[in-house]
Amino acid sequence: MGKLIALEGLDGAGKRTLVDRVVTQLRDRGVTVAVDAFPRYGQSVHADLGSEALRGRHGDLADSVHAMALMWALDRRDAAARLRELLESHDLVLLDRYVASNAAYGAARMHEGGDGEFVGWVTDLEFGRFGATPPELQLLLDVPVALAAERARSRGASDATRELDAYERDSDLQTRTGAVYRELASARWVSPWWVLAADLDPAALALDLAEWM
Ligand SMILES: Nc1ncnc2c1ncn2[C@@H]1O[C@H](COP(=O)(O)OP(=O)(O)O)[C@@H](O)[C@H]1O
Ligand SMILES: Cc1cn([C@H]2C[C@H](O)[C@@H](COP(=O)(O)OP(=O)(O)O)O2)c(=O)[nH]c1=O
Repeated sequence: MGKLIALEGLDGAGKRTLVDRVVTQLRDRGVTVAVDAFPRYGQSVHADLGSEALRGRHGDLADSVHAMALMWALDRRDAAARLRELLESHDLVLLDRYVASNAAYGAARMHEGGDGEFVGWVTDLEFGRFGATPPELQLLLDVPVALAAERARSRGASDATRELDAYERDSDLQTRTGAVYRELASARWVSPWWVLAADLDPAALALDLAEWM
């Protein structure tokens, strides 16, 4: 049975880039790694509805913190069986965002902390009611808000499919989300967390992960 690892962080932190680099390094070392990313746009109607709502569609859907979190949670619920299959056939399954994204962004939208009601609601919903597989390790790519925002902005300018959505345009929300992520990490929410710096060397992370396994 493989190990489930989730990479978390702000929009534009560099999660996707880091996943690509670390996976290459791990595969070079002979580790079998499967990669997936949430939201699963184009594969899950719930993910697509959430993304469209963040771009102004579906009336007041995006105004509801709980309705948006439910969309992302239903996406993960639909993916649960496939995730279990991947864990059976790989040493590692590395996810670009998982349940902690829902906890951090939702709590930040509610102006709550990592020990607040919203995080409890997400925990019960996703790990309790929906039976999501808990990650064995969570990685927080802890990049300063301004740097993440700049990266998200320049990516949006060069790629029309990555134009900034409502969460990405809200720098106060990003700041609060970063604070909740750090609280979740220091409280070891669900599993141990490693906090990674912006200038982290992907090869060094791959080495640490190979040793951790
Ligand atoms: N370590 C890095 N140094 C410089 N630019 C980076 C780095 N990591 C990512 N980027 C750039 O920043 C932007 C956002 O990165 P991305 O991996 O898409 O972030 P995320 O998946 O966290 O939203 C991309 O344009 C990417 O090329
Ligand atoms: C997966 C997930 C994402 N989010 C948020 C984080 C992002 O701001 C937003 C969209 O996810 P993101 O991964 O940033 O997608 P995009 O490719 O459109 O940039 O949704 C949650 O609030 N909960 C979740 O469970």
